[in-house]
Amino acid sequence: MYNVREISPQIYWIGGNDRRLEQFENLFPLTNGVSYNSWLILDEKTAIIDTVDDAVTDQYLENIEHLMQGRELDYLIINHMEPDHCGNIENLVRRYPNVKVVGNKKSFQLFNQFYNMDITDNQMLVGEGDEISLGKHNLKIITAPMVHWPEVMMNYETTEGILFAADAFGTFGALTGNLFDDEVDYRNLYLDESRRYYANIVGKFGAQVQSVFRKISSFKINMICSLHGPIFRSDLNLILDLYDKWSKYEPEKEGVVIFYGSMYGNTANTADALANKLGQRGVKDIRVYDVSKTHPSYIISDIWKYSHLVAAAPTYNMGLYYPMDNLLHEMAALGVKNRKVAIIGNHSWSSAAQKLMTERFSSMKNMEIIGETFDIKSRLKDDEEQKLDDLADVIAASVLGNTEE
Ligand SMILES: Cc1cc2nc3c(=O)[nH]c(=O)nc-3n(C[C@H](O)[C@H](O)[C@H](O)COP(=O)(O)O)c2cc1C
Repeated sequence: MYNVREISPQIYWIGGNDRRLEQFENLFPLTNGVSYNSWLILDEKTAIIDTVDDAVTDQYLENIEHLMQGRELDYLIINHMEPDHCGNIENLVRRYPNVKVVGNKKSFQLFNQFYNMDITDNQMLVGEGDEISLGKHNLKIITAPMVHWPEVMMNYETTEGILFAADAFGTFGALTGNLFDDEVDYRNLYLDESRRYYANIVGKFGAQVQSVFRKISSFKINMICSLHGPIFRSDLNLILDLYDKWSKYEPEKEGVVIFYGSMYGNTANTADALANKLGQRGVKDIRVYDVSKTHPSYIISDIWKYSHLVAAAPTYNMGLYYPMDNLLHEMAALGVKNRKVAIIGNHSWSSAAQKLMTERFSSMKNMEIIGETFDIKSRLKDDEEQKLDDLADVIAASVLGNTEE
């Protein structure tokens, strides 16, 4: 059965949902699937914007057949040459051998690396500002390198003011029949997953996102169509403002993310006691995570959201407890910056974790270490409570001071 929807006159969503995939990029857990969006424009000329993952091929081809009614496909525009969007280029070229496949030099280079089909005769090379006229609709090419691959492009549809934004503004979470932001409770159903998607997948490329913002600032945008998740047409500023913040590495909120590693529960106990003390000092948004339990992508997402961080972990084989080591490595790789951080180590005979965590945070940009970093000796005793009180005082003053400003 076909499954399509007209999103604007002559423009259709023709994508599919995958609720079986365990992990996006085989890396990020999906609790509610993901959608692969693709768009068909049926004007005097016909055009498809991006394809979909292999997982939804049957549905996809059925959707296209239903809408095309035997028409020829004139253009297949490839904004992103990642396999979850390119799984059907070969199928479409086979079905529509005269189709012009639209991309840039880098897109075709990547196509040739991933696939065996020779599409040289179909290639149509485009660059910044080029326009493709379909009749009533006109697509302007915006290059968006490294948001989040080098070949990425976006298209601005000039008649309706639609931005086809490749992966930008996307989210984990399959679609539910409510395709538009005003049809779903976006803030409750998608926003956290959208942040997790941004932080983990696009997060490293804040400067490149800012550069796209500069390019599109003069366009009147009425709708944003991402390759994953709902379409924005009513509260565009919600996602645009968040993307602006996220890509500048500015926290959305004052709050504290405490993430700890612990084998025997002693570091966990200290983290919980600190959280309790912060709560009693009036700090409102406190999140506590066990790095061995919660997937790093969720912790990274909250690190993007909040202003203050506390990392606590034991020494392990004269190094840093592995899950914390891994999390800090991911943070550095994603370019996390501009946060205030407190550090607590733990050791039983020879300390390394405290020093290593301090080094890791110091190597990230503008991470200010606040309070007195200290090292627990196996278990924090009641007569050492002052250390925790002092740290809680400093963190609470910093959070509440910023909140009051
Ligand atoms: C495999 C292993 C290696 C460890 N390596 C060190 C070490 O190099 N130096 C040290 O002082 N403690 C080491 N420890 C001990 C822990 O760091 C220490 O007991 C800590 O208090 C554990 O914190 P927790 O109670 O929160 O799990 C090691 C423990 C394990 C299980």
